[in-house]
Amino acid sequence: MRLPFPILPRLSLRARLSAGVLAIVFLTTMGITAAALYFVKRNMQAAIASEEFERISAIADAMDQKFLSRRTLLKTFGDGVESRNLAGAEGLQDLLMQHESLREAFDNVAFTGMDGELVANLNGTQPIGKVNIKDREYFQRTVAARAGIISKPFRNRVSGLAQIAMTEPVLDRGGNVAYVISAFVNLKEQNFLGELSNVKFGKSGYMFIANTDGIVIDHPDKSRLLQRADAGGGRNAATERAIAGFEGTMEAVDRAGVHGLYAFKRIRQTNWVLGAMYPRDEAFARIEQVERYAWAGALLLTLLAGGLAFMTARAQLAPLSRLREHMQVSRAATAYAPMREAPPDDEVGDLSRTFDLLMMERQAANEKLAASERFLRDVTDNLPAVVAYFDSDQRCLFANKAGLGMRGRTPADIGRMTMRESLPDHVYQQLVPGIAKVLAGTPTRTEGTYERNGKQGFFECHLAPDIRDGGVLAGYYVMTFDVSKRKQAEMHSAGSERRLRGLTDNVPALLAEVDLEERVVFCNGKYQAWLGVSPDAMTNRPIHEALGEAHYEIRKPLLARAFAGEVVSFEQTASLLIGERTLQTTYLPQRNAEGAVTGLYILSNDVTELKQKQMKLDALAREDALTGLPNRRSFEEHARDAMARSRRAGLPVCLLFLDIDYFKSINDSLGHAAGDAVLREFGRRLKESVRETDMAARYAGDEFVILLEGVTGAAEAQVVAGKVLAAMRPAFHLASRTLQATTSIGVAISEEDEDLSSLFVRADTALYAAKKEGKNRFMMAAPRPANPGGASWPREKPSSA
Ligand SMILES: Nc1nc2c(ncn2[C@@H]2O[C@H](COP(=O)(O)OP(=O)(O)OP(=O)(O)O)[C@@H](O)[C@H]2O)c(=O)[nH]1
Repeated sequence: MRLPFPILPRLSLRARLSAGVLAIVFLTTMGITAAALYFVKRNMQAAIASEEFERISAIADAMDQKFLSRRTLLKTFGDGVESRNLAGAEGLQDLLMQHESLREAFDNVAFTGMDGELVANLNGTQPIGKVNIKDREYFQRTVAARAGIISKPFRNRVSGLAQIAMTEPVLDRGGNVAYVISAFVNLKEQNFLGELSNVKFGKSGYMFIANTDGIVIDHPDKSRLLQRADAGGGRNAATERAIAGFEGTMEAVDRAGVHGLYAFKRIRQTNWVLGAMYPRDEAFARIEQVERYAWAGALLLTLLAGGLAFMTARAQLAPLSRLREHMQVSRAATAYAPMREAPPDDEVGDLSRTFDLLMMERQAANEKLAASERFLRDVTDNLPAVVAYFDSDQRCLFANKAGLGMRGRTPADIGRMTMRESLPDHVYQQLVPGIAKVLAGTPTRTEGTYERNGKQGFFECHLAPDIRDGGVLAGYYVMTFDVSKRKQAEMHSAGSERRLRGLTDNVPALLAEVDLEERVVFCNGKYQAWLGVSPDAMTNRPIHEALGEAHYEIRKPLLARAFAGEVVSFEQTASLLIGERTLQTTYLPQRNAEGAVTGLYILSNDVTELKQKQMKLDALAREDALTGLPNRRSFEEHARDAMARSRRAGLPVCLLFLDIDYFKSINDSLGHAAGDAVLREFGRRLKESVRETDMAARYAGDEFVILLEGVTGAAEAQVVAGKVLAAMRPAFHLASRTLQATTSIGVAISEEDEDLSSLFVRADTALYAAKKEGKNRFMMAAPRPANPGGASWPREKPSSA
């Protein structure tokens, strides 16, 4: 428990326990004393108040008795006057003088007639005829009630003294009031109210009387007599309550500011309020004394208890102190020895035994730790790396041989040297950012350089935070490798790659290497130029990621074949950054020494120009150079396809075989160039004579062919043949002259299952027939003979010429 006073933790346990017990005793004693005093004070105050009330009640009763006895005396006297039946005032004076007892009881007794005039006076006749009390309230009330009363206090008109009057009417025989006897009592008369001043409440307490009109009848302060109780602005709550009817005791403050215990009791005969004021200090002086004694006693008790607690704590904690000393000795000792003295059979003994057990366990753990540290050291000393551990204050708690050797340190420096002191300064500076990070809890890896014997080397340093329970960083582990060889190899490899890239970037082809995971190991700069993907972005990424899923999906089966060991080549036309290009791509499996495929080389050549040249050559190979018409090869390919199509459609094809008449003589007479010109014009007219879908071609020399596809019958073929003959009729205008040229045509319509060769034979035969018939005509070929034989196609050049 943490005590609220900062000084207490610095005190010994003994002192703290004593202080604790002392505090508890102090608080308990004070609490009990305070509670006890509270009840004692309340009871004593109640007893004092009760005593005050009883005293004042007794005084009130005594005064009641005084009033009663005087009233009885006056009544008896009055009754005596009535029984004498005195007719005149003379006898009254004598009667008064005869009653000595009246003088003892009252200050004066007087008879007044109904006119209020004084007729007899106990204190002498001198005032007779001089005093009239008709206006006095007590006179009027007595006459009206025809009964005796006690008056309100008033000042005597003669003596000026404060008085009250007690009256008794004297009735005549008719029952009417004849005289009023007034017996006066001086309020300060010694044996009446005056004796109140002898009654004391404490040293300065006093008594007072007021009537229900609030007029002060008696008070030690004479100036207040017959004044109102609240005259002069002074108010007293207790008196006001008593005037209103309260009887009992209460505390209040008088007009002088004195706190007092007030007691009130009514005097029954007059209904006056008899009050006593007992200054509080005096009334409760005894209580305060009791209180002082009680507190002093409590304090003494606390001190005694504290001293006792200290002695007890000291005695009880002595074994604990011995245990503490034993613990301190044991801590410094290399091997633990249990306490010589047998521990007591209590909690301290339990503590001592537990400490023994803990120390034994610690010793065992230390031995185990030392063994594992030896093992760790053996292992790490043989590692080609620096292995170390630093605590959060950067103090080295472990370092292997390589670590210590960096600055010629020894195992004795462990626990003392810091990270900075364990490293060459230039190495430490490179690790500063990493250390800041690891101290913030983030593992880091730093590469850097070092210098040894004037040579530069490379290191790779891993810093790992040691974060314990609750996320507290206890320190960090350091593992540093010399990576000079790897770095040099990497630099060499980077140089090779640079050279390779320099070469391959200038090859007009895409060059790449992928591993078995289809990851791009290398690619040249043409990927950037042609596809817009940089080698950096492609390297180390799978093909599908580097070039996109769509690109990959098409090549997936081809790649699979290449990875299976096949050299795969394919062509593809694609829209590249350099335009629409045809690429010929080859997947060349890469093999290791055992012949297993370890990856692929990918080579994509731009064969667009080559392709275009090939296509041109191809077109040229199919075209007759002189007329621009398809040549024989092209025609035969087309005719075969057309026949196959027609066969599927169930329709025939028609072959027109043409030969220019007398062409040899044109050549011979006009020259070969003229012959060529005729051939060109002939070819042009021939092309114009047929539909787009029909094919006209130069077959050989002056021989031409037309293939009509999907003909309905011979009539349609004849119309075409006629059109051709008609087309040749206009003269042929040559450079030097104009001439006429005609042609002969053999027309053959294919029959079911007939091949091209057979169709040619029949058309050729028909042509031959047309020539024979006189030329410039066409002849329909004869149907296929039932047993074809003999003639075949291509024929030997017929000797038709
Ligand atoms: N100018 C020119 N002549 C050619 C060409 N090719 C072939 N010839 C000649 O064409 C002639 C063909 O003659 P033929 O068809 O045998 O004889 P012809 O005079 O036409 O006889 P008929 O066909 O019976 O009317 C030969 O003299 C060939 O040398 C060519 O490309 N240019």
